[in-house]
Amino acid sequence: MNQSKEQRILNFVLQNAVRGDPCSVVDTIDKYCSQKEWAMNVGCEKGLILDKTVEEIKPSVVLELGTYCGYSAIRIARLLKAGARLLTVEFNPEFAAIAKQMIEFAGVQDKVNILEGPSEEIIPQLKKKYEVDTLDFVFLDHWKDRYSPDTILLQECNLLRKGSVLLADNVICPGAPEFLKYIRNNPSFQCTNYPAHLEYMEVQDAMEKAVFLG
Ligand SMILES: O=C(NC/C=C/[C@H]1O[C@@H](n2cnc3cncnc32)[C@H](O)[C@@H]1O)c1cc([N+](=O)[O-])cc(O)c1O
Ligand SMILES: [Mg+2]
Repeated sequence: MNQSKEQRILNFVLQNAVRGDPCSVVDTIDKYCSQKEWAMNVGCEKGLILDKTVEEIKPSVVLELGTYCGYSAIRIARLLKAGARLLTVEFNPEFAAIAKQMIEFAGVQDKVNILEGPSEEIIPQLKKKYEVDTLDFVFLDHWKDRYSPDTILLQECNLLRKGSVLLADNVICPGAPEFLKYIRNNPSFQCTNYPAHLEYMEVQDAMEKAVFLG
């Protein structure tokens, strides 16, 4: 059975990155995906916007929706302060297994908890099962038509507090029009758009930051 693209990305990291060095894992994934096989990692340009957002917030509790191979989980976790934690949700077991190995190789496993399952089932479990009070930062990078229903679900589950920050990838390409319409017309959110390029491509994309006003 021939390997998946995600398995090839992991193998390339295991053979070329430095174990325990998250930056080298991130750079090695970017090298593979820009030179050999495109993959839907947030990438280095939008990754810098993600980094700056995390450094600005200094979050204690982060939720990521859509782990995929773990690229953005590693980017986020490497910047977290001692004791801070990232919960990342992934429903594809193959991708979750790849991400687990990627995160462990990068040496950030103590800060990351991969929650396997669909976001609409996991989000309502965060308080009781995962001992979350409220979320300081949420990175949305899963199926684009899930962005607005899951943002509504986060509010219904009282997981956002005044100042909680959402950052959504791909609001231009592939696009999340329903999410943009919802979040930009909602007086409870203060939105900022960050134009960028689609990962590894010369195509326009953007990220949207939305601060919950309570
Ligand atoms: O489609 C994109 N992302 C969807 C990401 C999907 C990832 O999140 C998981 N997932 C989805 N709903 C889920 C619900 N619950 C849990 N995991 C979930 C999927 O198993 C996958 O690992 C995308 C596409 C392009 N592109 O150029 O085509 C570029 C990007 O940057 C992208 O992020
Ligand atoms: Mg994305």
